[in-house]
Amino acid sequence: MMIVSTIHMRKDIRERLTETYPDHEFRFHKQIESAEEDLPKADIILTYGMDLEARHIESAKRLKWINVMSSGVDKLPMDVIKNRDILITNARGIHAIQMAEYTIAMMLQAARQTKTLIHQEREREWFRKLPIRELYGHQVGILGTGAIGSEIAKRTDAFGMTTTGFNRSGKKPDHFDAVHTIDQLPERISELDYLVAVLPRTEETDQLLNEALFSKMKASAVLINIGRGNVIHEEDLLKALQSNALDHAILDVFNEEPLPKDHPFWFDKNITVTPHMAGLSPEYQPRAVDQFDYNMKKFVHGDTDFLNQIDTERGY
Ligand SMILES: NC(=O)C1=CN([C@@H]2O[C@H](COP(=O)(O)OP(=O)(O)OC[C@H]3O[C@@H](n4cnc5c(N)ncnc54)[C@H](O)[C@@H]3O)[C@@H](O)[C@H]2O)C=CC1
Ligand SMILES: O=C(O)C(=O)COP(=O)(O)O
Repeated sequence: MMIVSTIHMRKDIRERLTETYPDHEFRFHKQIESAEEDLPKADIILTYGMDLEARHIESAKRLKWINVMSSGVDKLPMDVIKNRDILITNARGIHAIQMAEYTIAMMLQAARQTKTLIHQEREREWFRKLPIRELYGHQVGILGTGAIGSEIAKRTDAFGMTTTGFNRSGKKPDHFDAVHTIDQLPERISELDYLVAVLPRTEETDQLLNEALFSKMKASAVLINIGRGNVIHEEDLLKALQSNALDHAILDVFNEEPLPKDHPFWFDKNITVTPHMAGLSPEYQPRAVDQFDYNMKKFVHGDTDFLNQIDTERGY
């Protein structure tokens, strides 16, 4: 089989793949452009899923499997894929640890006033009366109780926080104190000190967090969005922060990325912007290849119970 990788892969990872599968031909490219000639012969494509267009799928006539080495599959040309018998798997799970560590780091940053302290230190200012808080005993709501949401809950639980999840079914995974269906968020949002959104981009999640909800939040609440930018109504968030409807927003994902240099989010002191990096880690590619290995063994044996198979209708 020919496996075409359109991912800038580390040398050790490339070596690991070729050594593990000597009977299959790997073609390593750094992005899709240089891979175009190989696509008609590709049985499997390894991709981050950001740059694969309908025309690439159409030219890959033999394609049987797209292994997406990120969690979001919202940029895939699903309409073309749906009409073909192509397996799609994603890398759900490989980001969970680093995303959970990011979330805790950001919650602590907000609670311990780290941004202000860094500024004070730069100015050599000795000022102690900062509005310091604890995480302990506070309420955190997590929108999305999947791989990442659950890993966050494990940590907020360890910090002595009350952890409430929101998802589509209301089913409670481990580590959550309670889980509600997402339609209960309007009734519950006023209880939360921290609200963490870790949702996929779907029609249902579009602009889910808007004025109607921001107006119900605690004035001291901190919002963290690490899922997808579409979940937040950006103008409503700016207005809500300007009118002190909530205290701070920490955002890793945006409607437009990179966030344009003149975007108002950069200038609002109550917003912390990070460049879609919550999921980065040196363990990213090794973990992604562990999952590929697991599925590849199934694929060559004709098994069908794959890890992280994407439902093309549902879109995640
Ligand atoms: N900032 C970053 O670097 C990264 C962002 N992500 C984003 O985070 C998302 C979640 O990742 P995982 O936890 O790995 O995915 P997952 O598939 O394990 O979990 C998704 C969760 O969202 C819930 N959900 C889906 N639609 C919903 C709706 N309309 N209302 C309420 N809940 C809903 C599901 O029930 C599930 O609990 C990804 O789809 C991706 O977009 C993922 C990795 C890195
Ligand atoms: O996996 C995802 O959905 C992400 O958002 C992660 O992005 P990255 O692969 O870290 O550039």
